[in-house]
Amino acid sequence: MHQIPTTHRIDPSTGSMSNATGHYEKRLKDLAGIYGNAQAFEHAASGAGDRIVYTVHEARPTATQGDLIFGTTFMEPGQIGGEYFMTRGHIHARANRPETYYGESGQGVMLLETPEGETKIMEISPKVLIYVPPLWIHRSVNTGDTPLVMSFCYPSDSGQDYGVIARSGGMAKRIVANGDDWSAIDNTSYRPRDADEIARIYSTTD
Ligand SMILES: O=P(O)(O)OC[C@H]1O[C@H](O)[C@H](O)[C@@H](O)[C@@H]1O
Ligand SMILES: [Fe+2]
Repeated sequence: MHQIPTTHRIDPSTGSMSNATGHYEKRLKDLAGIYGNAQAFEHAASGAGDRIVYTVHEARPTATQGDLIFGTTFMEPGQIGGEYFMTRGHIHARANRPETYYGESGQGVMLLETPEGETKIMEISPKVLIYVPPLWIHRSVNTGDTPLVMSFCYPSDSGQDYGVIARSGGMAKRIVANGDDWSAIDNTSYRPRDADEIARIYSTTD
């Protein structure tokens, strides 16, 4: 009847987590369409499409509503046409489910966007915890020159909707290299969500 409590040791440098129940890798060739410079992406992917960009280790104790999914993301440093390596990004399929991220090693930013198109950009580094409230689209970006490792936790019934970013032509901002620092620029392909799309997102909440 009761589940058994578990302990998980996280290695801040590799993102490995003991007693994980699964892991997956995203390779350059899996990430077509997320970068502004399609030609730079094709060039990089044709040479090194199998290169792993990020690895997720996770534990999913049960799928029961009210349970949690937690784990780590390890993301390599790199750029495509001046734009930093990043996750695909998503809103939760049940869009009012929140998430936390905790910096383990490296430097990065969380790029956050509401359905209506407001942007927030939060820096993450070791010992910094970021709370992603319900209804925010989220993507992590490695702005450093070392791996970015973060641990995360979110409700087990959240799910991920990746199409929300594709349908708007990406997120409103892109995180690009600017000398030794990062900066946010407008994504010229971005199309703000219309009222139907916004209503669809809100209709997933309960
Ligand atoms: O799912 P992506 O947008 O590719 O991001 C990869 C992963 O990043 C974080 O670790 C999140 O907590 C995961 O839920 C997410 O799946
Ligand atoms: Fe998420």
